[in-house]
Amino acid sequence: MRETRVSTSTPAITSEASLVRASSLKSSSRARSASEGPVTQGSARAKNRRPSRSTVWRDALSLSAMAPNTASKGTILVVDDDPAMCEFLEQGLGTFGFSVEGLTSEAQALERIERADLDAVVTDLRMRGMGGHELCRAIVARRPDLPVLVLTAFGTYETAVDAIRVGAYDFLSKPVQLDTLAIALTRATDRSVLRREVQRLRRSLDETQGFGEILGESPSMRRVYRLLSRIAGSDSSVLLTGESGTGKELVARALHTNGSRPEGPFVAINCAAMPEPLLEAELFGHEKGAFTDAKTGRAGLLVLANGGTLFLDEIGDMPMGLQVKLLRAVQERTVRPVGGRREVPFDARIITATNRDLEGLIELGRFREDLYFRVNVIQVELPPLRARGQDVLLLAQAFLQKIAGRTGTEVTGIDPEAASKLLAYAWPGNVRELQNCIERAVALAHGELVTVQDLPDRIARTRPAHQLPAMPDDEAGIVPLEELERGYILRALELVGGSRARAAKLLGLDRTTLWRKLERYRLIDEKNETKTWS
Ligand SMILES: Nc1ncnc2c1ncn2[C@@H]1O[C@H](COP(=O)(O)OP(=O)(O)OP(=O)(O)O)[C@@H](O)[C@H]1O
Repeated sequence: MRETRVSTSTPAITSEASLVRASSLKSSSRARSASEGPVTQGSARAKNRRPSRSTVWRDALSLSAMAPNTASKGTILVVDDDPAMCEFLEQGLGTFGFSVEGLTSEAQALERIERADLDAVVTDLRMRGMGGHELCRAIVARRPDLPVLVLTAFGTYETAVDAIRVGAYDFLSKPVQLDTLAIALTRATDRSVLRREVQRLRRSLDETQGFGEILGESPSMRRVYRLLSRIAGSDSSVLLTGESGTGKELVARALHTNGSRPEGPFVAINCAAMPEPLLEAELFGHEKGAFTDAKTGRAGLLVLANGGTLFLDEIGDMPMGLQVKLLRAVQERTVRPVGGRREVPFDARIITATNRDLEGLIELGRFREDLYFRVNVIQVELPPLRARGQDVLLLAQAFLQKIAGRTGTEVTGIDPEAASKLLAYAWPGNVRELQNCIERAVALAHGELVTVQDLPDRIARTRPAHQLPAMPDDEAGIVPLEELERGYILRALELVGGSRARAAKLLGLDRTTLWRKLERYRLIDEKNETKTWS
């Protein structure tokens, strides 16, 4: 049998003020009907005073002058058919740092406990409805995680045993001191507050610390994880953008496995990798005899992805003719196989990816705007590796461990000089390039650590990226605005891998203006290519 705790040692700290407040509280709510439902804090201002059945012990409850008023220690539901008592406990326990909600009916209490945000219940034993015992039994049956403290003016051994028997966490006999009740509640709520905090932290970790097998902790990747967590469960089409090697396919797979159709197939195709007729047959399928080699009919990938995800990589390279057909298929959710007349329904989530500037391609008439809007319901932009700060080293170390484990070499890490080169390099090939670089370095390394000698020349030669001048402290530090602008434009170009369209967007300029500035600052060479840092 569980230990029965009756009002314990804390001495009553009864101040005159608290008694005045207690009696004014009870008189205010006396004027309200007992069936009024939630009693809200701060409504106790009525002047009429009439004694209630709980006057005797309520007056013994005192507001401790020492009550800590800290952040919420938990949310408590108080159930008492005397509204004055509810209000008194709301205010009194509030000063101990609890958020308290009072209800005067057991039925309302049973509804309220269905919501997850409660940490404990305090209930009176004798009430007009089902009574505290039955309420306690019902709460324990529905929410076994929720501790129930029973208060009663009839504090005999038998009533205490009965309360514990129906699952009460604790039993306090009236008159009870507020301090004692607060201590009992702190004990009761500690576990559930802790559990909820763990759940909250776990949720925020899921949102910020990673998604599937994607590694990275930089703010730019955390933003990506937050977005991915929000969209994974929906079936909306997603367009993944970002430079080559930034992890678009990895993200597509993670969206699939964390989405609503993880059991279904994940079907990927690179739209840039094959000639138009072949791509058409792959995507839409073909009937027997549709072309010379078509000895049998074959279902297309859109249909093969049924119940799962179709990942169309390099969508920006899809020929215009196929774009029309794809648009129709995505709109109608049916495909017509090559050489066939019948429409075959399909049901797959469409994820597309590109490292090209689709809006620029639309302007050039090489990508259909209507298809763009169809596939770009949600856009996820993957940042280039050079914009992910220390993620470079985190990824490098993860790749190193994986490769060393696979090849059985003794390499365990990267020395500081090599690490600083990895951080300074601009990684135009992004994570894929880093992966290759580490694989090579592990193969070449002599000792336990990768050194600069194990890095490719282009990386070993890298000097730390140019820094813009800090805010000057005196006149001498002021530089001409044009110099600043030139440096800033170059830095933007460096961060987006030389893409003028993306740099213009970042700088809030239209492309023509950026072009003019590049010319003015002589940042265009003879081949009309943007110069990088010299
Ligand atoms: N954040 C990451 N964490 C771990 N591995 C990553 C990450 N990003 C990319 N990779 C790895 O880098 C390689 C390249 O990634 P992926 O093929 O997904 O890039 P991509 O953007 O689709 O490239 P492309 O545009 O050239 O098709 C893969 O081996 C992938 O597993």
